[in-house]
Amino acid sequence: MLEINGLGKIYYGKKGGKQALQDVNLKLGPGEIVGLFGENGAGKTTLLKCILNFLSFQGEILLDGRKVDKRNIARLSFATCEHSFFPNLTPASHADFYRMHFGTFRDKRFETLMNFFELPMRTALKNYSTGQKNQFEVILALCQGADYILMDEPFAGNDVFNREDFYKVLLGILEPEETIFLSTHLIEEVERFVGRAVLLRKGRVAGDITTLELEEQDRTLMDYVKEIYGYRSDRVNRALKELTDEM
Ligand SMILES: Nc1ncnc2c1ncn2[C@@H]1O[C@H](COP(=O)(O)OP(=O)(O)OP(=O)(O)O)[C@@H](O)[C@H]1O
Repeated sequence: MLEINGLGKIYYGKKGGKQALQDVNLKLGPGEIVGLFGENGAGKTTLLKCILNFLSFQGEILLDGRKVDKRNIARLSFATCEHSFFPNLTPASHADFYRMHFGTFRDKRFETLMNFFELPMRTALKNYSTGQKNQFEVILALCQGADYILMDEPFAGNDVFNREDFYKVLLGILEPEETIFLSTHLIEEVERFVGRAVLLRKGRVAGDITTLELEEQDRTLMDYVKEIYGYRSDRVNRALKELTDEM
């Protein structure tokens, strides 16, 4: 169980502090596939980086009752659109490196996913296309052998078929105890993939619902998101009208 209690994060700069997260309370259990949604700047990346202990924060984050530190950090993995692999190394070298550092490295899964996405094993990552780099980033996070796999907009730059394949493959390969926490703006696309949606707004949890609850209420995830954010579909038309009236 990943438990987040009273999490707050302030970024300090020359112009003062920016409250990026405030009183965030969440529990993610084993085997959950959770989507993390929110507008630009809502605090999604900051939340994931706090969980990974990459950033200092207020409050408490516990993994099965223990703070995240070097003793248990291997139970968490991270796929980020900023990429965390070594660009000069090949996938084969990454596999060697991961095997050496993570006793839980999933060799078979690595080989299967590399083959499925037809990624060359002996080409330096810097020579991969952006989409291939994203695929590899996600593959590494999935193969580290972590129980909690965090993903931050991992498919930015991948084509839609490729993303669809990834969701299907993911659902097919995940073990029951593996948990996914996926930050993305692709709300409609991941609706069938996630079992629960957490919505952030201005650094706070604004919504938390399972897809089963949504089904029971006969609502789509997009309906829920629009409702939570008070989205006004007439906003664009009104703005355009104001602009054209001015002319
Ligand atoms: N290193 C930083 N220094 C100062 N402020 C930051 C820093 N990183 C993020 N912020 C601010 O913290 C807030 C949350 O940012 P964060 O990147 O977590 O949002 P996000 O939900 O991931 O956004 P996006 O969807 O645009 O990626 C924003 O207001 C952002 O400007």
